[in-house]
Amino acid sequence: MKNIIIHPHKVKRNDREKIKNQKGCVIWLTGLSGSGKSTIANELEYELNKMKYHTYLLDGDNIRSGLNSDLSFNENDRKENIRRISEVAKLFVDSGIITITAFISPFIKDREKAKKIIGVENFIEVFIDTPLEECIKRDPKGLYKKALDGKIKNFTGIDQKYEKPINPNIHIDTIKEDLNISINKIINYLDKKGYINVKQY
Ligand SMILES: Nc1ncnc2c1ncn2[C@@H]1O[C@H](COP(=O)(O)OS(=O)(=O)O)[C@@H](OP(=O)(O)O)[C@H]1O
Ligand SMILES: Nc1ncnc2c1ncn2[C@@H]1O[C@H](COP(=O)(O)OP(=O)(O)O)[C@@H](O)[C@H]1O
Repeated sequence: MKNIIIHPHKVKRNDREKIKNQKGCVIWLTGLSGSGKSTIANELEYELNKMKYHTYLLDGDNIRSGLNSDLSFNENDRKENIRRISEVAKLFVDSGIITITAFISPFIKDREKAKKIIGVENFIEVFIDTPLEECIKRDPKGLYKKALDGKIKNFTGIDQKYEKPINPNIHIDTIKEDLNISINKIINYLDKKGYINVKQY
């Protein structure tokens, strides 16, 4: 970057984390529309907040209606969507926040790039594994019906692909597990890896 000189800040990530009693990280939820990303992300943030951890949830509502309102759902725009979200999430990590992202993020190469931008040590990939047939059955926003009727183009799982994570840090099966089990699984992972310390509460 020509003529861009990064100014060293006196207050570092570690200083911000120390007063928050936690480590910044990104809990990256990926899965089909209707798989349960928003439901799980909301409940997870609620539980962490109750435990007095500092969190922020990035999802479609606050990103696709604001920062990324210029982007569509073709492959290139989804790539740019994920790139910008990753850069924002990286700043949240630097501020020491436990950041939860809830985006379909359907392509492996875009999620790999997200991991690279955010840093592998800060990135927790969570696969919300719900079969397409179940998502179509749930259809919480009526979007699958529209896509199957040909009224929405490039819909993930219908006429655009979803590439499953090969080796996610956490695998959540929303058919076999209820919401509480899924939340506990993620909280236990954060605790085990030292992002939070459940014992102190
Ligand atoms: N064509 C198409 N395909 C998939 N989803 C669509 C589409 N058009 C609109 N929507 C709505 O947008 C939400 C997905 O946005 P994301 O930013 O998560 O998508 S992506 O990560 O860029 O693939 C998605 O939200 P979720 O249902 O919560 O996943 C939909 O509500
Ligand atoms: N175990 C589960 N975990 C999460 N959601 C579930 C589960 N079982 C059923 N659901 C339902 O599935 C739907 C998922 O919708 P949503 O969270 O909006 O998905 P997404 O954000 O991935 O589009 C909700 O209506 C939710 O109540």
